[in-house]
Amino acid sequence: MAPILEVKNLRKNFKDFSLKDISFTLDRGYIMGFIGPNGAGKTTTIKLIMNLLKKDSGEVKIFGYNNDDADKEIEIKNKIGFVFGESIFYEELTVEEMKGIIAPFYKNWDERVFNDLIRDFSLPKRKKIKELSKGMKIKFSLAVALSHNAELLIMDEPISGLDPIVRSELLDFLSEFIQDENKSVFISTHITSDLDKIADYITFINDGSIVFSSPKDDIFEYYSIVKGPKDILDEDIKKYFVGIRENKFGFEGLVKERETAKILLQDKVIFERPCLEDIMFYFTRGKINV
Ligand SMILES: Nc1ncnc2c1ncn2[C@@H]1O[C@H](COP(=O)(O)OP(=O)(O)OP(=O)(O)O)[C@@H](O)[C@H]1O
Repeated sequence: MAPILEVKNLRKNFKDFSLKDISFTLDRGYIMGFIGPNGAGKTTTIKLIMNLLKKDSGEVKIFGYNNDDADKEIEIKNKIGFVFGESIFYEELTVEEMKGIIAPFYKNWDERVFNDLIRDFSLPKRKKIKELSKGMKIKFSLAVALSHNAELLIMDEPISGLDPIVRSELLDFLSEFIQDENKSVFISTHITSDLDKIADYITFINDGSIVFSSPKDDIFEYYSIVKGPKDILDEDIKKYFVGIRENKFGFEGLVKERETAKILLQDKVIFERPCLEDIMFYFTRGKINV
């Protein structure tokens, strides 16, 4: 079966920024976290996937179809639940009125699921969109995205405006969602600790290029935090590091090829499991000392 989402050599040039021929693949039944620092190109990528922005070159396939295939557009949109950080609704309409406009566009709209979600999220149906808080707007987007039996959820920064309880409920929901092995989630977020818990794959983008797109467990096997005394850091040793931070007592760094580094340094340093935040930090900020 074709991957649910396939991005190949995708390029977009802005005046001061380029998305540089990025590629990654998401199969059915998995959650892929999309991480990267501010301005790395996450929203641009998601807009290109959703065909909200015109690519310069490359290919995006969703459910095996080109995302700009006009004949397949309705079918593709029907099977995607899209949650965008910014509100994409008419601000002057109420929740109920907005739903009335959106629902007919979806072949599989499920009013019962929508009403259950609105109730669970405590959303006031008669309030105008512009009167909703940021978190409430995200919850409304989520309710819409989850009410038409979507197979692929594409979410741009859905988590950061949510309170901890709703955030945790959303994470549980996403884990449950992919129990149906036909479904997948592509989610960008700055809260990498949430992805530590739920993601199967991580795609890391930095300055418009993909650093890696791999199973999460492989990433934690491959990279390791190393702590030790500064005097062991010669040029040969430094080659194994993605980044190093020195302090009064010694150094801390991120190594790739953990097993090789272990053979090289085993008695002299401590190895610790990194989290995604560590990996992002050393790739984007910690390179200074290498
Ligand atoms: N329409 C546009 N015209 C020109 N430049 C743009 C446009 N949209 C985005 N950019 C630039 O592209 C770069 C990537 O932006 P993008 O929003 O994709 O990053 P991001 O990874 O989503 O960042 P954040 O985490 O801050 O949301 C930025 O430098 C941004 O200024």
